[in-house]
Amino acid sequence: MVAAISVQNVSKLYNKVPVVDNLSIDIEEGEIFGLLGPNGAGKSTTIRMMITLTQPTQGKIQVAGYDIDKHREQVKRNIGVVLQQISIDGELTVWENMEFHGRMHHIPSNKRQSLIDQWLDYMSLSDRKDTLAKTLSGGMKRRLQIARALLHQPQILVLDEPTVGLDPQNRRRLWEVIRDLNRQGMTILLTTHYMEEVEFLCEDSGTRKQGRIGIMDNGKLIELGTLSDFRRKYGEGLVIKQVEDHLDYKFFPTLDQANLYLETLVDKTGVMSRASNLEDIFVEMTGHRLD
Ligand SMILES: Nc1ncnc2c1ncn2[C@@H]1O[C@H](COP(=O)(O)OP(=O)(O)OP(=O)(O)O)[C@@H](O)[C@H]1O
Repeated sequence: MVAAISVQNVSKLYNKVPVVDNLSIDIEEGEIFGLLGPNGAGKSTTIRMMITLTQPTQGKIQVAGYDIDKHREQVKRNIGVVLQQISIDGELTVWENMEFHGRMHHIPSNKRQSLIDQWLDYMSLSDRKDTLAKTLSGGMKRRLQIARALLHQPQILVLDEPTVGLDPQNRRRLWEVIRDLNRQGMTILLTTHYMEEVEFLCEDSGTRKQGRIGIMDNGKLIELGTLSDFRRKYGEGLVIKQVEDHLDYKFFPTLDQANLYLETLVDKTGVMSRASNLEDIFVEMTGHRLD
């Protein structure tokens, strides 16, 4: 099966410094994939290379089987993109923003009108058709960006930090949209520095496969797998001990084993056990917190 996105030994150097360093990832068709890492890890640069906005210094990237160097148009046709910066035209109405994108992609008029209606409805923006985009709330602007990215019916949706700057309610709403699109079969790649975002989006929802998480730090992919894989590898149980001004983390294969260990301690002051989460595992992998 052709990978939806295939990144093979890709590096990007700025001023001779690698900001993406020999990265290889295959994102499968229909998969939801979260690229997690701190600011400056190289996530946006990776996305920018995939969507042909910047060229890799070395390595090979294919999107829907098309090489990003040789087949830029096919790559653009197969991929919908929501960049971190709000990129809609504030002086145009919601409808005009959609119309402009549809024309850029040469979607015939009849089909264009019905697709605009369909996606504005899906994103709950139908009643805002004639509103100037600059007057929309942050959450609405983001939904418009997504509606626009989906208009040319791409197979793959790429979102760079989709919920930055959104309040918890709007963030949750976008997560539901992203999960629903994935349930309908769309391949989703998103970057984020929010642990809870990948935990929510890449969890096993019952109706679709658990998504994978790639952890990036200093331009390198340092871990790749599902949250269950990580918890199995690093430990599902944790004992945390306050030592002077910092916390000591000790991982155990299961929570039961962590609890048993806690029981054996004579002095339990400042010690607790609990199930490990992605944040604990991230700190264990990288030696530092995400924020
Ligand atoms: N055009 C550029 N010229 C020089 N350096 C750049 C350029 N673009 C990015 N960088 C540097 O590359 C590194 C990775 O940046 P990148 O934006 O890819 O990280 P990120 O993980 O997406 O973080 P953020 O979420 O903050 O964007 C940073 O140190 C950044 O300063």
